[in-house]
Amino acid sequence: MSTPSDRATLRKQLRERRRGLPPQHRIAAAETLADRLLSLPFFSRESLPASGYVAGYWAMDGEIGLHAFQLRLPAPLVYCLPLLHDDGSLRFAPWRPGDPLVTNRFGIPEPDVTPDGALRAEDMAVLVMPLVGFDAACHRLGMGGGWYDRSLAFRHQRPAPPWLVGAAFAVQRVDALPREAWDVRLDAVCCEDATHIAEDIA
Ligand SMILES: Nc1nc2c(c(=O)[nH]1)N(C=O)[C@@H](CNc1ccc(C(=O)N[C@@H](CCC(=O)O)C(=O)O)cc1)CN2
Ligand SMILES: Nc1ncnc2c1ncn2[C@@H]1O[C@H](COP(=O)(O)OP(=O)(O)OP(=O)(O)O)[C@@H](O)[C@H]1O
Repeated sequence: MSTPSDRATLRKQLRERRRGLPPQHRIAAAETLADRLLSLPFFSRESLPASGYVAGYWAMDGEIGLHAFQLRLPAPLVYCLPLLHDDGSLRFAPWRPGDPLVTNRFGIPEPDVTPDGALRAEDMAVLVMPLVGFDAACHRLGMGGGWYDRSLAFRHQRPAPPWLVGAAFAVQRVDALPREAWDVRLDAVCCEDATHIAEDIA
């Protein structure tokens, strides 16, 4: 258990740290991140369907970029961006550079499609998600809206797929995150200097 203020204080500190990284570090880190993500066992031939949807995100607030990853994703895999549904869950839609975008309530660009007709988290083969903080056991601290936790709650009952992967800078790592019952643990976290795989699937 944790008090709300633990999480709020940690969020503030880690978001400042994330925004404070210099541009040259961000560019190099995003390249290395792409290599690490694509080397995960979840992207091997045995773990993935011949084709499949892969959720990414549109980086904001100093988050590590996924451009290099999107560009290098093998052709049968379809890159998707999240969109906010009024029911409080995230939906996903394929997006390629040039496709129309709209801005959501947080100022984040999302594909210009109706959320009702979009894909669900359950339809993804792999979800790569942004995070504010993580620990080596693959626990995730997000922006605090609960969007990913609500959308991924089915993973409390069911194993992968979808495989859940956090993307972060190394400075976002903490020793141990305060935890809540609804937190969905990730299968892996990749950052520029390490790949962390959850103990039970390593
Ligand atoms: N790039 C990216 N996309 C994402 C997320 C994310 O963390 N990063 N999300 C992950 O869940 C979802 C959106 N959730 C969000 C939750 C809070 C805030 C946020 O900026 N809150 C502001 C103030 C709120 C406001 O402007 O109304 C803040 O805390 O400063 C943004 C996104 C879906 N898309
Ligand atoms: N499965 C769920 N069902 C209902 N409410 C949930 C669920 N998961 C999380 N929430 C709600 O979402 C709120 C925010 O959760 P939390 O602080 O863990 O967000 P977060 O994981 O940091 O954010 P995000 O996933 O948007 O990046 C909590 O107050 C919680 O009540």
